[in-house]
Amino acid sequence: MIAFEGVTKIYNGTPAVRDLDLVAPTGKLTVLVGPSGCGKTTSLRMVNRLIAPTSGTITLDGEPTHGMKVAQLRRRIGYVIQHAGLFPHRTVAQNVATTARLAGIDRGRARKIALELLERVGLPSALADRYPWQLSGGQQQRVGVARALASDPKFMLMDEPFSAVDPIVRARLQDEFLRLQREIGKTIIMVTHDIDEALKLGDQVAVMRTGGKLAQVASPQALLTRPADSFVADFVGRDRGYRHLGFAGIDDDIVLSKEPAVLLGTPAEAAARSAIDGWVLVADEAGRPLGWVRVAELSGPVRESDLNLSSTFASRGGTMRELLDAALSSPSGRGVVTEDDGVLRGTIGLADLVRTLDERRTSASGRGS
Ligand SMILES: Nc1ncnc2c1ncn2[C@@H]1O[C@H](COP(=O)(O)OP(=O)(O)OP(=O)(O)O)[C@@H](O)[C@H]1O
Repeated sequence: MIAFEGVTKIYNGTPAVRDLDLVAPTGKLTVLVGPSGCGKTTSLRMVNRLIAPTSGTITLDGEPTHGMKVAQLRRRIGYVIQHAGLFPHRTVAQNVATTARLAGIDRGRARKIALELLERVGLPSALADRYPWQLSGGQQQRVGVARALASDPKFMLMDEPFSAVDPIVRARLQDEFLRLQREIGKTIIMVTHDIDEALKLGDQVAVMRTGGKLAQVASPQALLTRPADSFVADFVGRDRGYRHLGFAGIDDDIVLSKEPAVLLGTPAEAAARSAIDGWVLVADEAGRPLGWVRVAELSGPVRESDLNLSSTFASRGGTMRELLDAALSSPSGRGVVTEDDGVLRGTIGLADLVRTLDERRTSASGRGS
């Protein structure tokens, strides 16, 4: 656990961080988010003492950092920064091995660790002996993460680690990092100015306001459904009512109807007999849905070109947001749910789904939150 207790940093009489009380729990990812200049980076850098607090205490697992030797402290904390900050004259493998070497590991073993970690963050071993400038921005960021992990630190600080790459690469890096964190369970504080990134990655999200004050610390879902004040509500964004569904799983209280599905090649009359309200679902031989067909438009057996491909399908392990999207995008108005292997499980009509959401909303507000 990393804990800030009454931490303040003042620059030339102006507070950058004011009286910060915050606990980043063990094994969890805490995200610091807020507008530019609100003190996120300053807060982060006070943890590894790149910046000295004006007052207050920061502890690692209960031990105050101000009593530790700086070199020792930094060895215990992995540090990832924007643009990766790699050493330009060292190869990728050497960059990663550096932190292992600093932790006292011999050269051969450090290289082995580096190669293992590169694979773990999704980099082909062929890149190990290249120089950073020979890599794309996304690859450099992965090297930055691998380097921070090479000394197997318990704690990690990450300052805008994914912001220097385009949105598609960023989304992929975020997904990969989430998967990795599920395996390694480090105690992480990450800084970002991007609320969507914060809500996607954070186990808990700390929203800071200009002037270095903490506005709210909560789970992503709680931030979306119960913002503490209008600053947080504005910062979290407009479509929060919809977005919080992205954190709710498709639970067993979602009652699915059996949906008859037909194969490609089914004669029009047989397809019509299976149709509900004029629409029939078409699936492949394995039972995986392909798309909807309006039977009134069939001129013969169901062909691939008859399929309406506009719908998304939600998988059972997915979120309510995916399910709502499946229902909204379905030409039949029935949202398709598959098993995790893609085989059809059933459907739910948009009206029934909205009723369930409404019941959930009523019972949640009934709990007085
Ligand atoms: N070395 C410094 N000397 C004086 N003022 C500083 C110094 N470093 C930061 N500040 C000020 O402290 C405040 C907080 O800065 P900080 O970099 O922590 O913000 P941030 O939330 O990380 O911003 P951004 O999202 O833009 O990176 C800002 O007003 C900044 O101008």
